[in-house]
Amino acid sequence: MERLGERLGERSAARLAAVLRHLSPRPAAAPAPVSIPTSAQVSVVPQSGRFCYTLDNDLLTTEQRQFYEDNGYLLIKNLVSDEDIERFRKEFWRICRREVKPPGIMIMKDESLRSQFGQSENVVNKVQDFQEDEELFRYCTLPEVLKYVECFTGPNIMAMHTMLINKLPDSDKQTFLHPMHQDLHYFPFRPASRIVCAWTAMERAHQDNGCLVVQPGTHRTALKPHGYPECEGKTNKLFHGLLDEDEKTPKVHLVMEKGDTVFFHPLLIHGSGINRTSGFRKSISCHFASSECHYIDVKNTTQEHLEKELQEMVCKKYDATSVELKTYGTSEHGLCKGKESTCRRLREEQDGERGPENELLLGKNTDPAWAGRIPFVDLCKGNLAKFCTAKFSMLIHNDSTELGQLMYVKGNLT
Ligand SMILES: CC(C)CC(=O)SCCNC(=O)CCNC(=O)[C@H](O)C(C)(C)COP(=O)(O)OP(=O)(O)OC[C@H]1O[C@@H](n2cnc3c(N)ncnc32)[C@H](O)[C@@H]1OP(=O)(O)O
Ligand SMILES: O=C(O)CCC(=O)C(=O)O
Repeated sequence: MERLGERLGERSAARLAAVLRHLSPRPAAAPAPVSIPTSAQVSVVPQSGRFCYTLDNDLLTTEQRQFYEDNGYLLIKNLVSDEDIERFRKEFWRICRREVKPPGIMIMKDESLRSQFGQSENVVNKVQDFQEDEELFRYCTLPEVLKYVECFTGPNIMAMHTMLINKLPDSDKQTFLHPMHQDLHYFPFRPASRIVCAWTAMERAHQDNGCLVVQPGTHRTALKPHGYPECEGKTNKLFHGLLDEDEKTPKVHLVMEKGDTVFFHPLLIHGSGINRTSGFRKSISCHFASSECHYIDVKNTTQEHLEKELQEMVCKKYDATSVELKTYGTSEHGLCKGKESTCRRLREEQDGERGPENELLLGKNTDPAWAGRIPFVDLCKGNLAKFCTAKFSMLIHNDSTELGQLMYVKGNLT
């Protein structure tokens, strides 16, 4: 196991070095930069040609491509059907009522209402990581969504992070505020331009109920330092915002009707305000990435403190001194589901057996049930992936394995 880990580790390090060499416009011998290292810098590389952020495709018009290039987002009206949205809504209710408990799902209550007993649409503000919920995950496989995603990621598409946000009527505590941020802060993989979020309004979203607010063009900037914003109310855990807001770039409120879908770049600065109405404001979204993306080490970058915060939380929660797979393996917490199977898989491999995912990785799994799937190993140490993003990756299209392989080899599989 150790040898395999080493071999894969070397391969991944070599590949990462090659990718970084390829991405970096600076010759290797040049002096190191003195600014705060930001992992996104490697991906914010000037590219030649007219379009850097969209790929050649026969779906987007030249105007639509140019709009995304200039602004970092593209709104498509009426993309997801009412019928699908109502099915997602019903599934959200079922999850709130605990009629279904999909493995790995994270149910988040608003901070100001956390002490309230029970779980309902009135207190749950987010359901995250719904990859094991067949009904909600249908969103990530809707052909009408994927055909747009492909224009940004290319044909090999992974669903990296899923959310159903239920913005509650504000309780005067302002905790439903989503501070201005760049999603790349949460993602330990690159390049940024092969990542895109699809965000669909589940009811009309407007300024009064806390629609998305974007700062057009900011996707052309680097990843900025994030942290907890200073505000009067309590903030939701892990809801980081820009430490220095960009005051110069105008903010645009994205008013959207039910079913409208916005695709946006992970460096686009965006957020959402509080919901001043008495109704809920729901949205369903997925961050997709090209399976050719690669993982990065966030050490010494602006993302490192998020990783530390996550690690500290886990260590505290599970009374552990270090974050290891086996720590989570025994937990009942949904968050840890992936880790348990990883543990098992690694143990199997140690014992000389191979789990189906390892077989798949080695190209030896011929079971048709696994056809088109990518091996997924949840990482144990040293990156954000385990909580935010890499808990799940599924190949939706074709069969490239770049991200999967790197996911497999990255991290300390001790
Ligand atoms: C691209 C994308 C990521 C963009 C965005 O969505 S930006 C926002 C990203 N952040 C998130 O999505 C956070 C998602 N939420 C979560 O992961 C979870 O709800 C957690 C915050 C980790 C809490 O998990 P949970 O299982 O409830 O854990 P515990 O009940 O043991 O609590 C652990 C410590 O966290 C605290 N906590 C839990 N929920 C909240 C909250 N809503 N606001 C503020 N603090 C909270 C809780 O009090 C506890 O604190 P301590 O007792 O350790 O001091
Ligand atoms: O839906 C919202 O209110 C905010 C969503 C958001 O900021 C995100 O998906 O990164």
